[in-house]
Amino acid sequence: MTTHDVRDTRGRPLRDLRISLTDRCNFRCVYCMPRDEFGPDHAFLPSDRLLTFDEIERVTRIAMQLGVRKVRLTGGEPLLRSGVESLIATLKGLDGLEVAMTTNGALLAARAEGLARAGLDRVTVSLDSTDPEVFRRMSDTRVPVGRVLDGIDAAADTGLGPVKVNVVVRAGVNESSVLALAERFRHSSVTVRFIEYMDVGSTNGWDGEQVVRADQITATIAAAHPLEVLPPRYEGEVARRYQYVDGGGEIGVIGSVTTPFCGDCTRARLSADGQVYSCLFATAGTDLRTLMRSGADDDVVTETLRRLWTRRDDRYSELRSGPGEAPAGKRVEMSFIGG
Ligand SMILES: Nc1nc2c(ncn2[C@@H]2O[C@H](COP(=O)(O)OP(=O)(O)OP(=O)(O)O)[C@@H](O)[C@H]2O)c(=O)[nH]1
Ligand SMILES: C[S@@+](CC[C@H](N)C(=O)[O-])C[C@H]1O[C@@H](n2cnc3c(N)ncnc32)[C@H](O)[C@@H]1O
Ligand code: SF4
Ligand code: SF4
Repeated sequence: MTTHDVRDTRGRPLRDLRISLTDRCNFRCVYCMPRDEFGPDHAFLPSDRLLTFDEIERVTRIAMQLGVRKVRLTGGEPLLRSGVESLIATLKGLDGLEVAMTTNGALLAARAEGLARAGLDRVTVSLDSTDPEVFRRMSDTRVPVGRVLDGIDAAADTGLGPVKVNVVVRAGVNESSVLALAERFRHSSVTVRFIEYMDVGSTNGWDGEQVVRADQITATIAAAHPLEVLPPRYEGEVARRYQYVDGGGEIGVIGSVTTPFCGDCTRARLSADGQVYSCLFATAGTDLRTLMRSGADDDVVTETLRRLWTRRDDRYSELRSGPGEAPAGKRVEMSFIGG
């Protein structure tokens, strides 16, 4: 496939496409889909507005011509979208594409083998505590934490790795779980990554007081198990990597609030209904679904995506952390845009 790399106004190439397969989820994490906003009356996308697998494959193929090398299937909860294994197999047919997934892990133990057989390269599982009560409070689900832990084990056993575990840390809710999580996965093949709680979307009632800073997180872990910094594995890596001095493995810390990484951001997001967003904090997307369903050929879709990227100037997290004002407007929810 011939690629014609595009660069945005800040010289950043397009390398990653995060694809939301559904806006639905079987959890109601308080920082992402609070139940009072995402209750029984919430209007989720009707199925005819979801991109079909053929349409997802088409957008991915076109995005690859502009530089994309990796897709991450996400949501909402990607394992709720039926037949995801067949989509993975199709995407893995695209030359040289890496296919990863982020999941809450509730359905993973039963699906890991099929996902690996379909060709999924890697999986990241979100898990905010190993303490059953704290886990329930963060995720607002009846799924027991043991089922997520079984999912992580199954993924590691099936070779869907290196498996990563993502932990959103919220002051006063699960910060006391940080050390236990780190210790649960020390001396294993699983890398835990702690994420600063972000002001994404507009329903989670974010306030800066709820952020536990990346340096506080590493200090907590290093006090029990000394750490040393590791170099980034690739340009634009969102996590700062550390290894245990005693050889216990590695952890990551994602300081999206205190140490923004917009300068190297190569990510575009495709929502389940086919809108492309050039930033996690975007207020509007570009509608590829309507374009494709109106009969546009590949050249038109390619040009639309190219124009979106070449005009891109996003750096929300940098602006929020700097002296100026971050862009205003009603931001798209993370469960919709694809986390
Ligand atoms: N502000 C901001 N946060 C991001 C962005 N991408 C990821 N994050 C945050 O980082 C977390 C981890 O993202 P992942 O997709 O697991 O990380 P990744 O580093 O892209 O994945 P790898 O392919 O494993 O390196 C997300 O859940 C977000 O909270 C981004 O573009 N902007
Ligand atoms: C939106 S979820 C979608 C995939 C899947 N449902 C899961 O939880 O892994 C993707 C990631 O976004 C993270 N996330 C959601 N809201 C966040 C917030 N406000 N700040 C930081 N990370 C957040 C979650 O912890 C999760 O790791
Ligand atoms: S973080 Fe993932 S599991 Fe939790 S509510 Fe959001 S989409 Fe669902
Ligand atoms: S805030 Fe926007 S530009 Fe900055 S890293 Fe996140 S997605 Fe990229």
